[in-house]
Parts: sequence; structure tokens; C-alpha cells
Amino acid sequence: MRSHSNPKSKAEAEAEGVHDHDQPLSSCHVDQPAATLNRVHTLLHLGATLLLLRARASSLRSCGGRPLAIFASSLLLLSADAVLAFLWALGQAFRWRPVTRAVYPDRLSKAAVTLPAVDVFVVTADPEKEPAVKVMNTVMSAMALDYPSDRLTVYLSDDGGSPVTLFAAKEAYRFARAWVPFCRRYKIATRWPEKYFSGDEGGGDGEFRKERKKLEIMYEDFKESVKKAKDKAIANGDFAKTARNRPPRIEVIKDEQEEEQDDQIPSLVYVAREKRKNYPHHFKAGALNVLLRVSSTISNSPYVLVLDCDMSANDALSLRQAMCFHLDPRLSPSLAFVQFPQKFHNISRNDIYCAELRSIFKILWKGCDGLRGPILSGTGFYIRRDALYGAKPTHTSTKEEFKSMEISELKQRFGTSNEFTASLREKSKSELSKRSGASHTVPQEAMRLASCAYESDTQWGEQVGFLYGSLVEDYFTGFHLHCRGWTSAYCDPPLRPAFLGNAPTNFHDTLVQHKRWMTGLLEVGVSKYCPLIFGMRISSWRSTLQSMCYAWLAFDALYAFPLLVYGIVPQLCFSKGVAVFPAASSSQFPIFAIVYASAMLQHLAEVIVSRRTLATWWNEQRFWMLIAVTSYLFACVDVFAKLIGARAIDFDVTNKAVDESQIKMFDDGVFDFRGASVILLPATTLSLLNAGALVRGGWRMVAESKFDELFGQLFLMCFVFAISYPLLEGIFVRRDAGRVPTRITMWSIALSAALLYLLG
Ligand SMILES: O=c1ccn([C@@H]2O[C@H](COP(=O)(O)OP(=O)(O)O[C@H]3O[C@H](CO)[C@@H](O)[C@H](O)[C@H]3O)[C@@H](O)[C@H]2O)c(=O)[nH]1
Ligand SMILES: [Mn+2]
Repeated sequence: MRSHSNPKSKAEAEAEGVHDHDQPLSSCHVDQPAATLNRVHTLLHLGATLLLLRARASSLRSCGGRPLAIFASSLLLLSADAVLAFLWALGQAFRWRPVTRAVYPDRLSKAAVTLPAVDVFVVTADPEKEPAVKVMNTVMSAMALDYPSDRLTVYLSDDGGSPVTLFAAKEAYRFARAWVPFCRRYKIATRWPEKYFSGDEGGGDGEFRKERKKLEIMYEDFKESVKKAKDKAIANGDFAKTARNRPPRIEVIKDEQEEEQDDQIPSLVYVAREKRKNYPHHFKAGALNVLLRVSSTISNSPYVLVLDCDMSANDALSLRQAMCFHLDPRLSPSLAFVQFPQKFHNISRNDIYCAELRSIFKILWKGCDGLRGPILSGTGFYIRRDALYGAKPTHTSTKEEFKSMEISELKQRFGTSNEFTASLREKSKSELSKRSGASHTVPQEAMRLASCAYESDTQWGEQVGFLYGSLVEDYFTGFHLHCRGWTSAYCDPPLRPAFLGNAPTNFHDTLVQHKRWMTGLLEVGVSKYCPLIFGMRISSWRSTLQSMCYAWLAFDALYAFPLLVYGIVPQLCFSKGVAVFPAASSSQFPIFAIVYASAMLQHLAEVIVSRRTLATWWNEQRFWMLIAVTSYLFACVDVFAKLIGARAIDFDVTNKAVDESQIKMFDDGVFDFRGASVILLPATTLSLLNAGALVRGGWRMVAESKFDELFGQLFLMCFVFAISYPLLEGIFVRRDAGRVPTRITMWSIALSAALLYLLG
């Protein structure tokens, strides 16, 4: 435990989650010297940026009388720099007060607190892209969390409504009857069988080894039976058929060979909500809201853990760690959720697609945590049910808040189910009676709660539950919670990742995933919930900074504009011999050089603080530029199309199935352009344009000896050349299956040549 040497104010003590009896369940401290250095850097960089903008503006003024093209390019560069400065300024909010927390779950047992019940929601949607064995590993890892079985219920939402998934769930439950007790008895650390059996936790006496062997065989049988079921479904032609028209199906899973339900392990409930063509189903948020309602009639636990189907619980202690925050009387009145970072088990050593999301989970979320808490990240969070129901943070019980509301008001908000409204005022079922038996059967009402029509004329998705307004339901829902006065906490214990998921291993999948995120974020940015307006309603400096963080994410996609400008204008000008930066010998040049170097160095410093190397820095620079002109650009286009009503936005589920030849390229750190579509076109076109202009303008520069004047541009273009080298290689050099598809190559050559000859 850290010693608290200085006497602290009450507010500070509260922020640190100090327990009354001097036995805090968690602690929190500001990262120093990072916070101070960041603030100094912000001020210095701000000064340099303002000077740069002034220089740009004055060069625009001096354009009078020169050709229109010169004026246009100056104007574009000024706007690009203004957008960069705006986004940079928003991003500083993440750097103002980064904190680190620690948790002490051992003290929970000493404190003799009653552990509240928890429901785990696992969501899956596509049996092809999300193999059932993987999904069941997540389910089993959740069932094996270190927590009393009667306080834990696992729900599996299957949006695909696949018979294979249901069958696999039954088999998984049967296996879990042996697996969960085994994990508990031997205190197994890794509780998702696929990982456990692929390694060797070694040691142990003869009896342990015998039992381990028995379980390993059972697990192989489990996989085999799922595979058979899948093959059979494929043969019958009903495997990949995603039923868009189907009634709801809810089952409390039982071991078919046993009469009785097993009370020694958590219950498992399978839910496939109703789907009808003429009802929107709102993707993952819709699935989660059905689970909220269905579970209210079965277990109604006050806390919910949400897991994507590929996110296995890798540390059985995470639940107790989360409770260190939720049960801390100083934090809990306003604490809506505890977020764990997303970590991935399949990241290659040279992570070329930056799938690790380092910046988000190692820098940005820690920054938010020092304000009002991390941003809800879709998976791996323990959230209060009543916060999702729209309750306000308060010291009095929210049960009272719902009790004081008229029944008619409740029904307007939550729909007409009497059982559901009753659940709002009740304690969780397992708190009411230990294993009342109610949880072994599905109440009739659950079917109605899982129907499409149930949400009509209610506030589900608008004010209640997970919100529908954006493709990134997590961000949007968390934002509303923070705006309503709730806080959150970031829990990233250093020793063992709490959850491990599957990162995309192919470039195209990565681009599509980022495009979906950016689309969802920008949707919020341009809506009436724009964080810069809606988020500023609570007036405190922390809320203001927090809203800036939300706004940075919402407008992140706008990086497409400056990067596009810097990928076209300097290149075209260079090929004509026109300078866009001050000459190297001029007094203005250092301003540009300093702003550039300061941004690069800050990024490098953050990479080093996260214990990564120069290679990571380079990969991240490259990846950022690539996705800005592809995913970000198309996200902007999509949101614009949606704004003018031209098209609806869809959720493309990320592929989690493994392709061996892809994995090899991924592990070797070679770009895999297979499946690349038009989304890649801007990147390949710009890299060709840059290379072409470099050759064409290079001659001219030497001939006219304009080295001093064009130095900045030459530097930029050489940098872009190095960054885009894998693309050029994929176009001209490589002959393997992962090279840039011929169609894309042809189009990019045509487009870049046209640009260069028409404008350059
Ligand atoms: O109609 C749908 C679509 C998706 N899902 C599930 O949602 C989860 C996330 O989908 P995935 O394709 O894996 O998307 P990712 O890009 O990996 O997800 C990230 O981004 C999402 C928002 O776009 C968040 O919801 C996720 O938690 C976050 O991990 C998966 O378990 C899906 O099965 C559904 O249940 N129903
Ligand atoms: Mn995912």
C-alpha cells in the first residue's frame, strides 16, 4: 500500500477512494512527472502553433495578384493547419491529468462485505465470422470467474439465431460442470480452456495431472461435437443462413443427461431475440437491451459485465477487482462503470496494423480517468444496471427513485411489462432468495420482453439502456452517463490482462473496423449531442476537459482532411517547383520545424512511456496516415451521406475466424492487401502521386537549384515515401497473394497520373 504521508483534504481522499477504516479498497495517484511535463509541453506547442498559423495567414495575404492555383493551395494549407491545431488542442485534455489506480481485492474478503450479484452478457452475431468454439470459451471463462456461483448468471445473446450456437452452448454447459469446479479446486489462473490446454501450467501432484488429462479429453470431445454439428448444419444448408425473420428463443441451459440443474456452477441462459424485417434491430445495442430486460425477470442482478464474444476472461479476479470500486462507499454513489482495457492474445511482435490500440488503452483512457473516468469501451466493463435505466447518481437508493415514480410514467419509459416495472423496485432475485428456483425456468414474460415490438413507444435506446443513436453504442452510452453526472474508473492491473480478445489480422478487416468506429463517432459529433455543446452542461473544469476528450474522439475522423491536403498539395506544387513552406534559410522555417518535431517527439515519448520501441513509433505513424486517408475519409463520406439522407449505416461484424496463410503474413509483419477494396484506393493513389511528384519535381529542383526553397517539401515527401513504401512494394514489387489487387493498382496509377498531369 502506498503510504499517505501528507494530510489530504476530504475531496482528495474521496477521489482516492479511501475507506473509512484506513483500509482502502483502491487507490489513485496522478502520474508525475508526466502530468507536469505534458502541461509545459502543451503551452510551448500552443505558442509555436499560433506562430505557425500566423505565418500561414500572412502568406495567404501575400498571394494577391498571383495565380488562382497558388491562392487555392495556400488556403487549403491554412485550413489543414487550422484543423490540425483544433484537433491537437482537444487532444491535450487527455494529457492534463493522467492517473494510475491500484486495487486491493484481498481486503474485500476481510471487510466482510456481501458481494452483490452480477449478470454477464456475452453477445454474438455471426456464426461464420465468430466460430462457436471461440464464443463458448468466452462463456466458460465467464462462468469460471472467481465469485459465488449463486451470484453469477451468464447470458448469451445470439443475434445469428444459429442452431449450432445453441447446440454449442449446451455442450459448453456440460463441459463447464467439470471445468468450473476444476478451476476452483486447483485455483487455475487461465480459465478459458483453449488457452489453458495450449500451454502447460505444469507441476501439480498425480491426482491433479490425472484430472487435467480427463478434462483435456472432455474439451477435445466438446470441440469435436461442435465441429460435427457445424458440418451437419452446412450439409443441411442451414448454417450461414442468418434468420432475419424469426420468433424469440430463450432457454435456461441444462445438461440433457442430468435431470437436475447444477447449483454448483453459474446458470447459463441462451437468448436469441425476435427479428422481423420491418423492425430495426439496432445491432449490438439492441441485443444488449434485450438482455437487460430478459435478465430482469430471471436474475435481475444490480451489476452487469458486458463481453464481446471473443473477449475471454483471462483473470478470474477481475470481478472482485471491479467490486473494489463499486463497493467503496466514497466512490460508489456516482460510479456507473469500471472499465478494463481491451487486450488481445493474437498480436504479432511487429504489430503493423497497430491492433494493440496502445494509445487508447495506455495513454488516453488514463488521461480520462484523471478527469471523470474512462470512456465506455464496448467490452470488459462492469456497469450498474440502474445507471443504464436512467437513474441519477445519488446517495439515496435508486430503488427509491423508481418507487417514487408513477407506474404510468415507468411504463412510458420502460414499456408495458408489469414484471419489468416490478423488477425496477425489487432487489436482485438471488438477493431475495438463495436460489429460489425461479432462475431455472424462463418466465413467459421474458419472451415478450425479447420481442421486436416491445420497444415501440418507449425510451429504450433513447434514454434507457444502451443507446441507438450511433454505431459506437459504447461511446455514446458512456457519454450520456457522464453527462448525467456519473463517473467511471479505469482498472488496468499490471500483472495479468483481465480480458483477452481477438484483433483483426488482415489489413482490409482493420480498415473496415476503423471506418465503423469513426463513422459512429462522427455521427455523434455532428448530432445534437455534439460533445462540445451537449457535454458542456456540467460546469466544472474536469467536465470541460472530459468533454474535450469526447470531442476529440468524435472529430478524430476529420484528420482525413489535413492528411489529404498534405498528401496532395505539397506534391503537386513540388512537381511545379512551387514552395509551400518557408525556405530553409528563412527566419520562419524554425517555426514549422519546431511544431513538426514537437508533435513527433511527444508521440515518441508516449510510446516509450508505454514501454514500446522505435518500431512501434514508426508503425503507428504509418498506420495513422494510412487510416486517415482511407477509413477516416470514408467515414466522413458515409456520415455526410447519412446527413443528406442518401444512405443508412450498417454494422460490419469483424471477422474472428482464423485463416492460416493470413496469420503467417500477420506474424511476419508483412502487409496483407487481400480483399482490399475501394477503401484502399486513396492511400495507393496518394503514395503513387507522392513518388511520381518526387521524381518529376526532383529533376526540376536540381536544374533550377531551388534546394533551399523546397527543402521542407522535399523532407515531407521523403517522409511520405518511406511511410508509404509497403504500398509501393505491394503495387510494384510483390508477386505473392497478399499484394495490392490488380484492379486497385490500375485505378491508382490512372488517378495519380491524371492528377499529376492535369494539376501538377
Ligand atoms: O448486430 C450485431 C452486431 C454485433 N454484435 C456483437 O457485437 C460485438 C462487437 O462486434 P465486433 O464485430 O467484434 O466489433 P469490434 O469492432 O471488434 O468491436 C468494438 O467496437 C464496437 C463498436 O463499434 C463495440 O461494440 C465493441 O465492444 C468493441 O470491441 C461482437 O461480439 C458481435 O457479435 C451483435 O451482437 N449484434
Ligand atoms: Mn471485436
